Amino acid sequence: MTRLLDDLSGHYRAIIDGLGEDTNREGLQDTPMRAAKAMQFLTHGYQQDLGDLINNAVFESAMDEMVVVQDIELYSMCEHHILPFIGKCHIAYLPQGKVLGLSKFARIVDMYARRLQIQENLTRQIAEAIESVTDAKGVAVVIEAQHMCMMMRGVEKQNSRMKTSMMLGQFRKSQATRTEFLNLIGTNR
Ligand SMILES: Nc1nc2c(ncn2[C@@H]2O[C@H](COP(=O)(O)OP(=O)(O)OP(=O)(O)O)[C@@H](O)[C@H]2O)c(=O)[nH]1
Ligand SMILES: [Zn+2]
Repeated sequence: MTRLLDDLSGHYRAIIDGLGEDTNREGLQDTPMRAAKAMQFLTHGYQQDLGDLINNAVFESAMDEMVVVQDIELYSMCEHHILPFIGKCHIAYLPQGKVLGLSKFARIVDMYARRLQIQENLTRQIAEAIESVTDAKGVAVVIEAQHMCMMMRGVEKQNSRMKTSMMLGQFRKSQATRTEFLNLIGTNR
């Protein structure tokens, strides 16, 4: 870990130097290591393991109706520009005998968001992880996000949002199930 931080810090020093800045001026002296720590935090999902994260928080339950967890904040980094994309994640599943601890949905979102990502793959990975730990009859994930690479540079569009969805099992098979979910989260406008 320390080795990784030292390496990253050296790379940031080279970047700052490459920008024509003076890496020794007071305000920038500690910046390479700060930036390295920040980047390490923003990508800490690579160090996480799904099993450890769930920590056996899967509980027996006779509940077999739709469970929805809405508006989970999401911060990720786009793999094309290494700039943030920020938004919300909505998750639903249809349990069959097992329910997942509530906080674990947010932990799963973070585990995959805290990596270099594209929104489509992130959406799929979250859905597949929830399916694998719950054996649910169906899982649905919707992400709405704004990409800094579209806002701060490039096309510089401030109001566009990308919406992605991944429907597994019953959500994919049944239009009614999908519609119920989209109505519940209010994106079926
Ligand atoms: N589908 C998808 N595209 C993304 C995501 N994040 C960034 N991109 C896009 O990745 C593409 C990279 O295109 P390139 O032409 O190689 O890069 P670029 O010259 O920087 O592109 P511009 O952003 O158009 O200036 C751009 O269209 C980005 O908008 C994402 O999560 N999903
Ligand atoms: Zn980008």
